[in-house]
Amino acid sequence: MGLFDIFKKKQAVDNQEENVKQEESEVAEEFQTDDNPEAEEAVLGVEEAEADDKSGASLEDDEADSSAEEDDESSDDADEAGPSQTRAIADNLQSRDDVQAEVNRKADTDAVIESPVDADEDAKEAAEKGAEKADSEDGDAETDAGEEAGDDSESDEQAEESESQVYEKGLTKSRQGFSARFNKFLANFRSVDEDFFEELEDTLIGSDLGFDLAISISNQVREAVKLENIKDKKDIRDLIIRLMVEQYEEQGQDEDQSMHFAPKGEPTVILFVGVNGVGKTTTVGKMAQRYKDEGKKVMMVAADTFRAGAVKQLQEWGTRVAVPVVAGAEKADPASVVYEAVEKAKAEAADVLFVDTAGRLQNNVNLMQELAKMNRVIQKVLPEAPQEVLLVLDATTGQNALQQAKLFQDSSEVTGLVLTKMDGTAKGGIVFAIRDQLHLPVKWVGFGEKVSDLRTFSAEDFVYGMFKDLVE
Ligand SMILES: Nc1nc2c(ncn2[C@@H]2O[C@H](COP(=O)(O)OP(=O)(O)OP(=O)(O)O)[C@@H](O)[C@H]2O)c(=O)[nH]1
Repeated sequence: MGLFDIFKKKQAVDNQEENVKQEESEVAEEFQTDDNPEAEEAVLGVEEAEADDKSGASLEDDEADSSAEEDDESSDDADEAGPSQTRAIADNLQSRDDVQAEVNRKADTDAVIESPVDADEDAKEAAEKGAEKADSEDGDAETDAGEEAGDDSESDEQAEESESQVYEKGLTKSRQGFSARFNKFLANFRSVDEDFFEELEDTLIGSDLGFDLAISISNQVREAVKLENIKDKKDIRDLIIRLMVEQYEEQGQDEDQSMHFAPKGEPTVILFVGVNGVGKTTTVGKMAQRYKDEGKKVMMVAADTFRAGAVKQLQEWGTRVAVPVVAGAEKADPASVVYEAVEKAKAEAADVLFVDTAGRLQNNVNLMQELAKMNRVIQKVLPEAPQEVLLVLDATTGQNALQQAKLFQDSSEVTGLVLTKMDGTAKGGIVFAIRDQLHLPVKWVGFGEKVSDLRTFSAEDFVYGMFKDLVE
């Protein structure tokens, strides 16, 4: 199933759930409102009658000494409450039954949404995905494919739901930003002419998709509109979103989003690179907690010996997540501190070592030299390391992030991206531009400052979080 089909399916489920919720609250409201005062009065009447009856019964113990008789009496009393009241009670009970029936009907509707056919399809798809993943990683001894694939397939419906919710919440700003631009563009729509395509390109560029991708989408829309003879505004809107999602999916076919690990018994080294303030240290701290929670023995090293506060900041994270931090003297050679940390990680049989590097915006040559030196010293101890070089990008910087990525891509073996501060940006479109221009997998996303705000990247949840309000 394609990404856009998954999108539509998610949307259908969401819409149904929304409808069910609304109907439920309407029914509940109806039930609570005073539209059957006779019934309420009757209930009150019966309650009073029962209370009277009970006190009467205690006075006349001799006459009413069996509970069966008491029951008879109270039902007689209910009859004495008058035929209209009895009818009202029956009505009231009937309306209670109606509510229950309504709730049951909705439960059935929910079950239909996750029909056995769909469930089968999903299971098949998950199995296929797992197989594909295993195939693509076959022969790569350093890849802990089972573990990562297991992470995905393990998630039950509840976990999946909450993951989607995290994305929906985290992408609120981006979704609103994109929707506002896109709806403005559609509001101006009169006919499919050259002005239309110009405005479409402007809208997509303004949403941070980048020039090349905007032109490419616009050209595809031009062809599809002609081919499918689309004129209606809604159809055009759906077409544009569909093409964006399809293009995004197609471009990501060869991207390997999984994290790679060293063979058992050897530490995995994960290097974090990126300019100042993008969120490297924060990401290291969050990820350390995550892997620790998975049962791994984690270690961190502060390789930023230039900025006075940097070491302290990582040490604070170390205390917070209870993970040891290796730190050198101020202004020490970062490579020597990293060497020391790798040796320690090996000696102490750590599973993962996170390397928090300095975030200076340097010229290409310096950067290349420093990272190359760091790699050399790591490989002296662990020839296969580092298993990952994660470039951290601040999503709020939009196209600037893309420029930084190009610089780092030229000067180091970046294996994947971490996009931080997605919660604070209206520029979520950068995810499309990154794939279009860099072909580097986004492996993680940050939706806030809390440890739990770091998530593995899910294209499905991302696409849905971005466009859910735009397609019917
Ligand atoms: N809202 C939000 N803030 C984040 C996120 N990730 C990091 N931050 C914040 O961004 C700021 C900078 O984060 P750092 O981790 O210090 O960045 P750094 O790349 O290590 O910076 P240098 O040490 O200067 O290189 C901090 O205030 C973090 O709390 C995120 O996903 N969302």
